[in-house]
Formats: sequence, C-alpha cells, structure tokens
Amino acid sequence: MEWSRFHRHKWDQATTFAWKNFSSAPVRRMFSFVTVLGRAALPEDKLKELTELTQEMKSSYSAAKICRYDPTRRRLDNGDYDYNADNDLDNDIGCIPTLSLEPHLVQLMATSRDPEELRYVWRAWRDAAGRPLRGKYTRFVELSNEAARLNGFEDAGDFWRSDYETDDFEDIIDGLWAELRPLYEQLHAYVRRKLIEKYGDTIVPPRGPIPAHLLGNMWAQTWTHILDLTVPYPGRPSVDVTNTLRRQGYSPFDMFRLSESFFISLGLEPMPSTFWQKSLLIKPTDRDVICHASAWDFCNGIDYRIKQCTQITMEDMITAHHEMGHIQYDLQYRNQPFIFRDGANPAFHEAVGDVLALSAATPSHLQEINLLANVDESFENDINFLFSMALDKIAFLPFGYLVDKWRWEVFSGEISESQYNSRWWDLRVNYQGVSAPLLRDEDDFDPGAKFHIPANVPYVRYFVSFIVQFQFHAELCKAAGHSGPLHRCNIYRSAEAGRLLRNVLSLGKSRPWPEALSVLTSGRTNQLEAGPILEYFEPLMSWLESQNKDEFIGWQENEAIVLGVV
Ligand SMILES: CC(=O)N[C@@H](CC(=O)O)C(=O)NC[C@H](CC1(C(=O)N[C@@H](Cc2ccc(O)cc2)C(=O)O)CCCC1)C(=O)O
Ligand SMILES: [Zn+2]
Repeated sequence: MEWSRFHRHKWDQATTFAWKNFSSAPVRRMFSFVTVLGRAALPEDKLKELTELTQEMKSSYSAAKICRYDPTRRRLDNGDYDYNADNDLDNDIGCIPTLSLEPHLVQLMATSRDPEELRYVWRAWRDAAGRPLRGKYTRFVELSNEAARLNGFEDAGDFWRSDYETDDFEDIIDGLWAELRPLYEQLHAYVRRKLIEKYGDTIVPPRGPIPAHLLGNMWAQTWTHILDLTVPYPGRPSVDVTNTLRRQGYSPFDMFRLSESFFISLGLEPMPSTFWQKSLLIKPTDRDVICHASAWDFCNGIDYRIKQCTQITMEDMITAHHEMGHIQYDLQYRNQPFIFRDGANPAFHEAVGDVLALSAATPSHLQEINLLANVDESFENDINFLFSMALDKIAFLPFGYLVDKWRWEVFSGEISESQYNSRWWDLRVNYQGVSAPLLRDEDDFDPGAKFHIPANVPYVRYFVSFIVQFQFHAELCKAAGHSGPLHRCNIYRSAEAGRLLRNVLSLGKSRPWPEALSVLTSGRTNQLEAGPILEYFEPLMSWLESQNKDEFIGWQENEAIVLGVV
C-alpha cells in the first residue's frame, strides 16, 4: 500500500501542472505517463479488494491439478466421462488430483494420440482451472473498469489499448488479420485433412471447425506438437531438435547459455552475473511456484532474472530466447529516465527474443551449432521447415487476436456475464476455426483456463509481435547483407544487424513506437505491416494452395462435431 500512496502523491503533484502545453516534447511525454495511476487511483478498500482478487485468481490457476486419465472409469450413456464414478481409490472424490499444467498436462496434450484421453484432459483442466474463477472474474471486471474510469478512460480495454498510442488501433488489428486470414485458412485446411487421416471424419469434420483437443496444445494456440502427424514430406531430418538436445545432455542452463551466445554474437549485452545466480531455471521440487515463464527487471540496472520451469525441448529452447529477449530489452534501455524504461509498445517487448529465434531455428543455424545433421537445401526440406514455423507463427494469429477481442468486449459491456462462455466459443469458431470437443454451457468459464485471463496480462501484444517480429527480421537481414529467401536468413554474428537492433531497443519508450519503426526501416515505414510475414511464408502459401486445390477451405459452424450431445 506504501507504493500506491507515494505514487498517488506524485500523481497529485504532477496533475497540478499544466503539463500539456509544456514546450519540451520529452517532458510532456514523461508527464503523460506519470499522470496515469492505473489501479492505484482506486480508493484504498477497493484497491485492496482488486489486489486480493487478482492474487486469488492467479494462485487458484497455478495450483489447479487434475486426476490421471482412467479408461476403465464408467461412462454416461452419451459416451461422456463419468467424473463421479467411484474407482479403485474409492474415496469420496473418486481420485487424487496429482497432474499439474506444467509439465504434466502440457506434455499430455502434446504427445497423447488417444482422442478420449485428450478429451478428458481438455475438459478436466477447464473444470479445475476455469470454472472456479467465473464469479471472481465478474467482480474483477467491475473494479478494473472503475480504476480505468478514474484514470480518464472509457473502460479497462480502452486503458490497455492506450499503450499503442493510436486511436484506430482496433482497425489496424482488423486490417492485419484480414491480410493474414487466407494463409491461416490454407494451413487450417491442410492440418484438418491430416487429422482426418489420423483420427477419421467422425471426430474431425471435413468442412467444419477442428476439435480443440487434437491440436497438440491445451488452448490450440500453437500446433507445433502435431508436426509428426502433419509434416508435408515425412522421413526427412526433423527441424524439431528436442531429441538431439536430450541426446547431447543439454541442461536448462546450457539452453540459456546458447541463447545468450546468440545475443553476444550480435554485439548485444551479455546477461549480468547476478542473472545466473538469481534466476530460477528449473521447477523446484520443495514448493509450488507459478511455472508460467517470466522475465523480471528489478529496476536497478544490475538485477535481472528469468523464472522458467525449463524442460529439455525445442519449444523451451525457443522460449528461453523469448524470455532472454525481454531481459536484453531491459538492459538496452536501462540508461533511459525511469519512466521511459519500457518497450516502445508492449508488442516490441514480445518481439525481441522471437526475432533472434527466427534465425536460431533455421536448419542452417542448427547445423552450425551441431544440433542438426547436414540438411541439404532441397525444396522438400524448405517446405518442411516453413510448415513447422507456420504451425507456431500462423496457427497462433487468430488466438492472439481473439483473447483480447473477448476481453475488450467484456470490459466494454458488449459481453455480459451471462454470455462469457458462449461469446468465447463464437470467437473461437469464427476466427480460429476450432470447436469445443464437448458441450459447453455458462457454468463453464473456458477463458479462465488460459493463464493471461486470471493473471490479467494483456494478450493482443502477442498478435502484434508475431507480425512486427517479421518486420524486424526483414530489416535485420537486410543490414546483415542477406540475399535470397527471407526464411533462410540467419543474422548470427552480424555486427550490423546488432547495431541496428541496439539503435531501436535503446530508445525504450522515449519516442512513440512509429518513430522506433522508422529507425528500424531507415525511414521506409513507420506502420505495422503484414508484408514481411507474408513474404517469409510465400513459398509455403503457394505450396498449400496447390495441395488444397480439392479441399474445402474454411469451416462451417454447423458442421462442428460436439460430443456429449445425445
Ligand atoms: C514481469 C513480467 O510479467 N514480465 C513479462 C515480460 C515483460 O513484459 O517484460 C513476462 O515475463 N511475461 C510472461 C510471458 C510468458 C510466455 C507467454 O505467456 N506467452 C504467451 C504467448 C506466446 C506464445 C508463443 C510464443 O512463442 C510467444 C508468446 C502464451 O504462452 O500464451 C510463456 C512462454 C512464452 C512467453 C512472456 O514472456 O511474454
Ligand atoms: Zn514475452
């Protein structure tokens, strides 16, 4: 409470100045930030309630566990799992919940190929993590909106969108999605066909949405874990180097050192020594921690840490780059005035690590660091690589878009409490072409089963990051003197690329992000553009269109197969 009283005092002081007509633009900019108080603008008792609510939701989500799948358990006559059936543990709740999201359920959703087990895990997680939050969330929305209004915003969504400093932000996002949707639909149609080959068309509808439990991820947000079921040209060296990492005895520490060496190769900052002493890179066995990876700036120019329950997988190697990208950005703007020590906009902060990972994940780079046997640059290998990148970067786009579309509409009141779950599934079907594998109703709270909703972390930053990171990639590749297809570019060891990146990141939030984009592109543009990501995936797009020529592109909602319907 101390901090908010201090903050409020500064706020009272700052708001007494007629700062809006100060002559100096940087000073005006500083005042525009320091006068936004956020939730501390609430009266003490409501601030306390909101803080406690957020904490309760976060810890409830992080502690959620489910029981092991038991195929022998009785079934209801509609084929549904009987959650109340007694089983050999014959205690009153029928089982002891022992499986947590990380690493157990992440692993199960990625590796199980049993639709029944997947459907059980998918539902049990939502029962354990989402349902209990429903009531709390409504009160949370009320208090968040009250705080936003005290800061002069319409509602909490308006407050969040103000980070992008443009009043037509939603139109910009809609426009980018419209440009990228055709590529997403081609990928969706191809993956659906492959899943029909695996599971049959009684589970996967040939002209309908894909059931969410079959896509290798608890939220169907990235599809990299079903690469084995969908890879265009099987039997070639896999770009998923998980097994090689394990065979070579990589530790979590080694994976973070690998990521750091990429940053250093560009002339960027090494991790400070305290980073290696104080980061938590392995899930502790003696206590419950919030395993959702995170990067922390302790705002003293010395102490920076990552918390990640690291598994030895390619996914976690990429995540290590992502988290270290946050720390690198923190380091690059540490000499800015405190109020400017932030990303030019939230998406920039999310893009940094992913930009380096775009180079680090290339087959040529993986060969260079002995994680991949010699892979010839054949057409088939190119398509396999682009396809695996699309399962991450393209599959994610509609999800990255719809999470905050849902939240903005809840904050604005367009979605009332009685519509939380039905509107969530409207968006999931319309934008993602993904459906619930079993009947859902308003006792469920499926949005709550995704970390960022109980943790109150905005999400559209990832949608924008997945687009802007390709703008960064294109410009850094140009600076590195790359010629040839964009997807083969690897900026490793390029001092020129490093210098350009440093020029952008060191600005922090001192200039509006269009100016940072202008620095990145040497004045060519200051807008978010889908061109680079479309250029990167162009070879895959034409290949998919030829593969899909007899395929039904898109999905019809009424074709959805929803089990649990008698
Ligand atoms: C103090 C604090 O909170 N710090 C911030 C960072 C900062 O603001 O400085 C922070 O650490 N945020 C945590 C969050 C973690 C992750 C995440 O949530 N990812 C999204 C979306 C996504 C999916 C695929 C992908 O390749 C990239 C992103 C998800 O998992 O749905 C999980 C692993 C990856 C990133 C993060 O690092 O962004
Ligand atoms: Zn991030």
